Amino acid sequence: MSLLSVEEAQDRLLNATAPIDRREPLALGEADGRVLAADIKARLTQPPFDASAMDGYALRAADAPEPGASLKVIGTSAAGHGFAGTVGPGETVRIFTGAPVPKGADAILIQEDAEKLDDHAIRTTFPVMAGRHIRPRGQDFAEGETVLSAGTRLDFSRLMLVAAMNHPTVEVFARPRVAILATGDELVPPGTTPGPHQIIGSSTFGIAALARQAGAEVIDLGIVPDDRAEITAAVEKAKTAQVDVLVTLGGASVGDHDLVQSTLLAAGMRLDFWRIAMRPGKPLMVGDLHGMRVLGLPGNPVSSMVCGLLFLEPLLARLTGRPSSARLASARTTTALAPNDKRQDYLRARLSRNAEGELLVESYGKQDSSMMKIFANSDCLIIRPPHAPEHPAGAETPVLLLRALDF
Ligand SMILES: Nc1nc2c(c(=O)[nH]1)N[C@H]1C(S)=C(S)[C@@H](COP(=O)(O)OP(=O)(O)OC[C@H]3O[C@@H](n4cnc5c(N)ncnc54)[C@H](O)[C@@H]3O)O[C@H]1N2
Ligand code: MOO
Repeated sequence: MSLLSVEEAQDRLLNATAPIDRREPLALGEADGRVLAADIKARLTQPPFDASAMDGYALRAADAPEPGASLKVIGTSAAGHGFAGTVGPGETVRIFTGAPVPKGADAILIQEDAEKLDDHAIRTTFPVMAGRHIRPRGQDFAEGETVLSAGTRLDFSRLMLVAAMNHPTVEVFARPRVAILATGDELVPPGTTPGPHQIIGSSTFGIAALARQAGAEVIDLGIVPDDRAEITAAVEKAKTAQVDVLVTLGGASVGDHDLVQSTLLAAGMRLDFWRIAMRPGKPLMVGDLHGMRVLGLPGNPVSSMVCGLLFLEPLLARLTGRPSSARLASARTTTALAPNDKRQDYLRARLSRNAEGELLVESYGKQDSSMMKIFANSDCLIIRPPHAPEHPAGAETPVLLLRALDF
C-alpha cells in the first residue's frame, strides 16, 4: 500500500473538520487566548472628549502663533477633573495629559515651552498651531463601531481593547476538548518505580502541553495496558466526557500488541487513513468515532510529538476557527544533508546565527525517534521532502520551529 503524503494527510484531516460552534460567555480576565464567537462593537467613544496628549497649557492658537505671547492662567484641567469654564482670548488653562481640553481652547503648549511669569501668567517660547497635542474625541474608536470580528484570537492587545470598549465579558468559542490515552503494558506514570522491562510513559505530557498551547482543554485518560477491553473502556470514558478529539499514544503499528486500530474499528470507528510517508511518524492513524476525531499517534515519543505538531496542532486551530500557528521558517545548513528516500524527513536540529544575523541550522547525527533528550535540545526540525537530492552545505532549507526564537 502506498503511503499518504504529509500534505495530503493534513488536507484530508482539516477539510473534514468544521470549527466547533459551542460558545460561552467569559469574564475578560479569563479570556486570554480564546477566540471571539461574535463581533464586538464599541459601547462608547474613545477618547470620549477632546483630550490633551501632554502636560502643559490649553490655549487659543490664534493668540500665540509666534513665541513671546503672554497669557493669563484662569484655571486647571486634570485627568478626571475638567475645567468648567471657557478659554477666552489672551487666556490659558493649566492642563495635564488625559484631561479634557476646555471650551474655547484649540491647542496645547507643552510646559517645556512655557515660561512661568507668576502664579497666574505664562509667556510662550514656541509657536503654537491649532490642534497641536490634542487627541480628538473618537480618534481611537466610535460608539457602535465594530472593532473586533468573530474568529479573532484574544491576546494582550485585544483584551485591552475589549476592556476599553466597555465590555466586562466576551462571547467566545468553547475550547476543543482533547482526551489523551497512552497504551502499552510497559508504561508506568512518572514518579513510580518501573517493573522489569517497563519504562515511564512520558508522551502524554508533551502532547497535553502542545494541546493546551493550541487552546484545548485536556482530559488525561491515563495509561491502559495492551488489552482490548481496557482500551474499549477508556474510549467509553472519552465518549462520556464528550471530547472533540481522542488522541491515542502507541499501539499504532503492525506488531501483535498493536491493538489500538482494531479495537477502535470494533467499537465503530470509521478509518479515514493510516500510515504517512513521513519519518518519524509513519504509523499515524486518523478516524472518526462517536463524533470524536481520532488521532492515533505512534508510540515512539518523538514520533508522537512530530505527529502532534503536524496534525494535532493544525486540527485544534481548525476546531477553534483560526489559522495554524506559523512554525515554518528557513535557515542555511552548516553541513550537507544526504539524499532522502520516499518519506518526508523531519530532522531534529539546532539553530544559531552567523555574523550577518542569518539563521544557520545543524542537524543532529543520530535521529532515533525514541531519543527525547535530542528533541528537547532541538530548536527546529529540518524538513526534507521525499526523494530530495543531496542538500549542499550553506543552502537554505525549510525548518519547522519548535519554539519562538529568542536569539
Ligand atoms: N514491522 C514494523 N515495525 C514497526 C514499524 C513498521 O512499519 N513495521 N513502524 C515503526 C515505527 S516507524 C514506529 S514510530 C513504531 C510505532 O509503533 P507503535 O505506535 O505501535 O508504538 P509502540 O510499539 O506502542 O511503542 C513504540 C515505542 O514507544 C514507547 N512508547 C509508547 N508509548 C509511550 C509513551 N506514552 N511514553 C513514552 N514512550 C512510549 C514504547 O515503549 C516503545 O518503545 O513502530 C515501529 N515498528
Ligand atoms: O516513524 Mo517511526 O515514527 O520512525 O519512529
